[in-house]
Amino acid sequence: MESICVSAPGKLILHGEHAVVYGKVALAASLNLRSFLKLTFTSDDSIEVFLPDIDIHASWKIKELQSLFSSPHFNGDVQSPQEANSDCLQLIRHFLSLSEDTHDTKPLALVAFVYLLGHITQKLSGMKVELRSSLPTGAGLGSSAAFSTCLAAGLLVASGSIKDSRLGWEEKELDLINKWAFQGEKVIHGRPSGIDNSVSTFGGALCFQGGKITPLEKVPKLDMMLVNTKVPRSTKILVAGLRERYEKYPDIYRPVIDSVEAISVKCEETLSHLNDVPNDPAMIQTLRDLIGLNHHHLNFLGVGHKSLDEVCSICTEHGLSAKLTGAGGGGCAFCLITKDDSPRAIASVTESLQKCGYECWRTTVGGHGVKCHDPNEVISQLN
Ligand SMILES: Nc1ncnc2c1ncn2[C@@H]1O[C@H](COP(=O)(O)OP(=O)(O)O)[C@@H](O)[C@H]1O
Ligand SMILES: C[C@@](O)(CCOP(=O)(O)O)CC(=O)O
Ligand SMILES: [Mg+2]
Repeated sequence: MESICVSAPGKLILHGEHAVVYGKVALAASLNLRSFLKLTFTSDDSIEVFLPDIDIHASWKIKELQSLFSSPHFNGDVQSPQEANSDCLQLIRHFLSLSEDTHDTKPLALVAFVYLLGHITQKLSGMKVELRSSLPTGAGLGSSAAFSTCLAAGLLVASGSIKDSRLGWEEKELDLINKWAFQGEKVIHGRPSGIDNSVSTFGGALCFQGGKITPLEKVPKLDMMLVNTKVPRSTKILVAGLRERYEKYPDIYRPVIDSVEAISVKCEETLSHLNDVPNDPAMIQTLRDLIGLNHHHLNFLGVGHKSLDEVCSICTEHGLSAKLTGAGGGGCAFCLITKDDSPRAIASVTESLQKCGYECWRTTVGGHGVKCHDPNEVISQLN
């Protein structure tokens, strides 16, 4: 059977999470943790989706899907993605027998799948779609965007809208993947900024504001420790909660959101300087200060968690700086590691964090965006 394989990375937001939803500047880079999708055409009269990371296995008859997709909500041009509209999402929820008011965002992965399938695929045929990830799900590292980016790319290739290109896609094709991935993120998040799907699609390090993506050319190699508190949370709920507080007290929240943006801008300048003058101690101190300040701001915005504060205090006690990353409320923090940090301090921090039950791993940022693979190569990643 013919297969299509794609992968897409997660991301690390350095600064600007949440503020970016309000049109402010944010800085992010891709991670070396990826999601892998394998789509196999079958001769069956059904479409099967297997999402083992979230314990979902679903299958529908092609006839049932054809009847759903005959609704005018699915009309439109694959080359110009339409907004994920609420009536269409309602129809899909009904088709999947999902209740309206659920705090469990896992099933939204299926809503996103059906949404993208109905809009991207012109002619349905039997297929099995399987997605696995090395990213923790719902932990602030952009697993939802990696999922949406893989789906968008896989379905666009399957429908013949873009080519199966193991040598890399052209800018125009990446743009189309990114636009559909953004719609997938909308289904999962409600009101995403678009930063996560942009990093997952284009890779590298970028500055993002109001949909505009500017690759960061001058970034020194950043060594990070990621810390997963393993406290579950949902981006959709955290983003919606802040929106409610912001709308109630705009004059109180706006200055803090503006200050988060000032931190992103200062960080970009500092990174550029460090690229020219590596390890400049004053600039390294600025990076540390910005991390501490932003973590406090995110707490003010109500997206912190005591586990994340504990991570930051442990790092600070050892002279390191950490902040939450992504939507917060649990999930991950990152700790900046510099040349001046002694291996002993790093080992001691790691041990203290692990004693609290947190998972730690070292990483660098800025790898490849969405990619098409040889199916045999990916089969080994999936098993
Ligand atoms: N590996 C995966 N398989 C299926 N769905 C996934 C996967 N990773 C993420 N998702 C979808 O994304 C949701 C988590 O998204 P979100 O709350 O934004 O967290 P994150 O910070 O990881 O992006 C999950 O509930 C699920 O709907
Ligand atoms: C909080 C936010 O800035 C980032 C969310 O990232 P994640 O889903 O927690 O990985 C939301 C967004 O930008 O859409
Ligand atoms: Mg997400």
